[in-house]
Amino acid sequence: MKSQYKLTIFYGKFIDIPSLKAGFRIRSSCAIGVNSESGSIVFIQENFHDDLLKLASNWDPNLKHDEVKIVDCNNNNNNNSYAFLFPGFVDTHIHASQYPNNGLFGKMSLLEWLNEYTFPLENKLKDLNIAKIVYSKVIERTLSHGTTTAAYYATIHLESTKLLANLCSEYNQRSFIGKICMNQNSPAYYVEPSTDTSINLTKKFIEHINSINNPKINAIITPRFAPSCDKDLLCNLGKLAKQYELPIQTHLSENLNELEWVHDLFPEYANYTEVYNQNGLLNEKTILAHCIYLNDLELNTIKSKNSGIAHCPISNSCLSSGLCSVRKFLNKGIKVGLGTDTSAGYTTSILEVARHAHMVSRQLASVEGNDDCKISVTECLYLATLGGAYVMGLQDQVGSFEVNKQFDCQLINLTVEGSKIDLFPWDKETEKLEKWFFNGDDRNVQAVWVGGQECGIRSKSYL
Ligand SMILES: O=c1[nH]c(=O)c2nc[nH]c2[nH]1
Ligand SMILES: [Zn+2]
Repeated sequence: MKSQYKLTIFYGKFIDIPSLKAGFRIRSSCAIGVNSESGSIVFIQENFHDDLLKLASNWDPNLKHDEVKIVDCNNNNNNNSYAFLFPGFVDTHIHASQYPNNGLFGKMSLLEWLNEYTFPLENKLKDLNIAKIVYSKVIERTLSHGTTTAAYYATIHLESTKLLANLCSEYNQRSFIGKICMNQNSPAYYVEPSTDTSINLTKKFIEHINSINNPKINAIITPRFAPSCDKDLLCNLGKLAKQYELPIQTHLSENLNELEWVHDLFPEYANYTEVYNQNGLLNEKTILAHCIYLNDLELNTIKSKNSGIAHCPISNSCLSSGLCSVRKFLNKGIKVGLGTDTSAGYTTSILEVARHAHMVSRQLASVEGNDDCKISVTECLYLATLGGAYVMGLQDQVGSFEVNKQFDCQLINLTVEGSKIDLFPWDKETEKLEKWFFNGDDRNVQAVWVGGQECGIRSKSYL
C-alpha cells in the first residue's frame, strides 16, 4: 500500500557506532529525514531546535505539510526519561526452524545434539502448518528484540522455506533465507537423495525469491556444513552461488569431533577451510559461523577471500564447543558479526549475544593471560550492528545512520514501565548506555523500523 507521506522526519537522540574503535556517536536533538518510497535517509540534522517542517521544505520545496509525517522520540517532555534511536541489530546466523528448541540441549555437544534434538525438529517443518507457526513466532520474537536484519537457515524443504521468505516479507524484516542443502551423513528421514535434487530445489527457491520482488528479501546458498555435503554438492553449490551472484552461509570449525570427522571425510584437503575454498564457497559474500579452531593459514585464507565470520558465543557455550577469540579475527582485519545461532544458542536476542561476547572475551583474557582478548562494550555493539552489516555485504545499506542508508532502526527506552534498568541522577550518558548493554532486554525496545516502515511487534506500536 502506498503511503500518503512522502517524507518521515524522525526526531530525537540518535546513537550508533560508526567504526570498531569509534565508541558511541551521540547525536542529540537530531532530525533524520526518510524518503517514504525508498526507505532511505535523505538528511541528518543534529542539534536542531526549529520547526521540523522547515527541513522538509529544504528537502523538497513542493512538499505539502500533510505529506510529511513527524515521529517525535525526544525526551523533552520528561526530564526523567531516557530514550534513544539505535541501528537495528543484525543477526548473521540464526536457524529459524530450530526456534521451538531454544534452551533444549541437555548435556549434549554438537554432533549428538544434531541427531537427537535438531534433525527431528527440522524435519517437522515439512508440514506447512507447523512451519507457519514456528516461522511467524521467530520473526515476531527477533523483531521484538530489535533485529531488523537476519541471515536465516530454514530446512531442506522447499515449500516451507518459501513460506519463511513470504513471512519475512510480510513482517517487513530484512533477511537472507537459505534452503539447507545436505546429501550425506544425515538420518534417512532428513537428507536429500542426490546433488541434483538439492541443486534443483535451491534453483526453485531462488526463482521464488525473485518472484517476491522485495529487495529486503534475499536468497542465500546454504550447504549445512562439510560433513553433510559430498564434494559434488559443495562444488555445484559454489557454481550456483557464482552463477546467481548470491551470498553463501555455512558452519566452520565449531567442535573438535567435527574437525576430526571433516579430516577423515576429506583427507585430500589441507584443512577444513580448504574444503570450502577449493569448492568455490569462499568469497566476499560468505558468512562462516563459529570458526573457533582455525589456524593462521585458515585465517589468512578467509582474510584473502574477504569472507566474514558469524561469532556465536552463546551457542559455543551451550554446546561446550569452545572459547572463540574474536580479537584474533579483528587483529587480522577479518569481518565479524554476531549470531544467535538459535537453537544451539538459547536466545533470539542479539543484545544478549553481545553481552556474552563481552563475557567470553574476558574469560579468554584470563585463560590466556592476555588483556588484548577483551572486547569492549562499544566493540560488541559495533559487531551487533555495522560489523554484522559488513559480514552480510550490507554495509552501505544498514548498521549505522548515514545519508543514503536505509532507515533500519529501533527505539530504545530505558525508562519504560517494566524496564530492568535503574538510572541515577549522576549517571553519565555513556554509563546509561553501558547499563542498557548489561541489563537491557526486549522491554526496552519500543518500536522497530525497517526501510522506514514500522514493523508491528507484539501489538505495541509507537506511532
Ligand atoms: O550450531 C550448529 N547448528 C546447526 O544446526 C548445525 N549444523 C551443522 N553444524 C551446526 N552447528
Ligand atoms: Zn548454526
